[in-house]
Amino acid sequence: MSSAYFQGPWVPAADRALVTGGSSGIGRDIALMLAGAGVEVFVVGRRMERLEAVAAESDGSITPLAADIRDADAVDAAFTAAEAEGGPVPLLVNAASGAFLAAAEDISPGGFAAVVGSSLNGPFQVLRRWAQPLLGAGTPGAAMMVSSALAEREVPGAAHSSAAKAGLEALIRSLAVEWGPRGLRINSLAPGAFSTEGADAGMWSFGPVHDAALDNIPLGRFGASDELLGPAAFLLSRAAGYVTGATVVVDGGWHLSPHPFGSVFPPRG
Ligand SMILES: CCCCC/C=C/C(=O)SCCNC(=O)CCNC(=O)[C@H](O)C(C)(C)COP(=O)(O)OP(=O)(O)OC[C@H]1O[C@@H](n2cnc3c(N)ncnc32)[C@H](O)[C@@H]1OP(=O)(O)O
Ligand SMILES: NC(=O)C1=CN([C@@H]2O[C@H](COP(=O)(O)OP(=O)(O)OC[C@H]3O[C@@H](n4cnc5c(N)ncnc54)[C@H](OP(=O)(O)O)[C@@H]3O)[C@@H](O)[C@H]2O)C=CC1
Repeated sequence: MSSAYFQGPWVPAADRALVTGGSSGIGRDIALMLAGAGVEVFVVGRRMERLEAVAAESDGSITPLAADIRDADAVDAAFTAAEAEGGPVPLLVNAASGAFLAAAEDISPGGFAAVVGSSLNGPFQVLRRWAQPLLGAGTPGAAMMVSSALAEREVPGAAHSSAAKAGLEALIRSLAVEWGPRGLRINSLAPGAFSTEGADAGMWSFGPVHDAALDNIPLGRFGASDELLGPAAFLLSRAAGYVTGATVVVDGGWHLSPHPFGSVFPPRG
């Protein structure tokens, strides 16, 4: 991934980063972008072999660390390993999250907990563990949590994910207020529809879901991965030094769409 995303004032805000969800899709692209800009990157996910594959794409600057972000002990172990040589890690990206599409009445307690666990509870444990040593040392840092356009644009089948991502955005605003005075910036990036391995498998490969999404996107198309990287680079750069508690929505306008029935309108008159 090119370091061209980081130029001029858009230099990374620090030289070490931990990226959860760094083995696939959006997290992988961001991890490779940071590594390409000279940042030492730790990638976290549940499956080690997939993390190792991403690490192998770098020049040795990406280190794989396996953990399920819903497991606070595993999150602690991953940060402890990342901090072993260079101390607290100043940059955090949380892209890890999981969701499936299901009618609300069919989401079991376990299914709701699995999605909220990976999209809200787990990200809080990641943020808390990331911040503790930085706050203790008085070292500045910046976190970018990957949210979703679903935080403010509800769609059928995603009640658990919408609720969790809306909670995540509320959480980052609270933490921005609590930790800002102590040198930490916390923002979120909210993607709309992007073709990735996980999202394609879970939703976009189903024709009616794909077409309903397209109907609701004012720009009329899915996003390309490099259209997320620029906004991500900004939030993780010195250029964003006065930005905290913000959500940058990158969704082709989906969150504005007023079309609950797709593009079908009643006839005039
Ligand atoms: C505007 C933008 C729209 C697009 C929004 C996109 C959002 C995204 O998040 S895209 C990223 C997609 N990537 C992934 O989702 C990959 C990771 N996914 C997962 O890990 C799983 O989907 C997970 C969230 C369910 C978590 O996995 P895990 O904990 O391993 O899950 P289990 O198999 O143990 O199941 C737990 C629980 O959930 C129920 N369940 C799982 N899948 C479904 C399903 N398709 N439908 C209904 N219920 C499901 C499963 O039955 C378990 O429940 P209980 O049996 O009651 O315990
Ligand atoms: N693609 C899209 O259209 C959209 C995506 N998003 C958000 O973007 C982010 C990335 O999604 P995307 O790249 O599409 O998805 P992918 O499924 O392609 O990637 C998900 C990554 O997260 C890891 N992961 C998932 N659950 C956990 C967990 N519990 N603990 C640790 N790691 C985990 C996966 O690795 P492993 O499975 O090995 O753990 C993988 O590296 C998510 O937060 C998602 O909600 C939001 C809106 C739209």
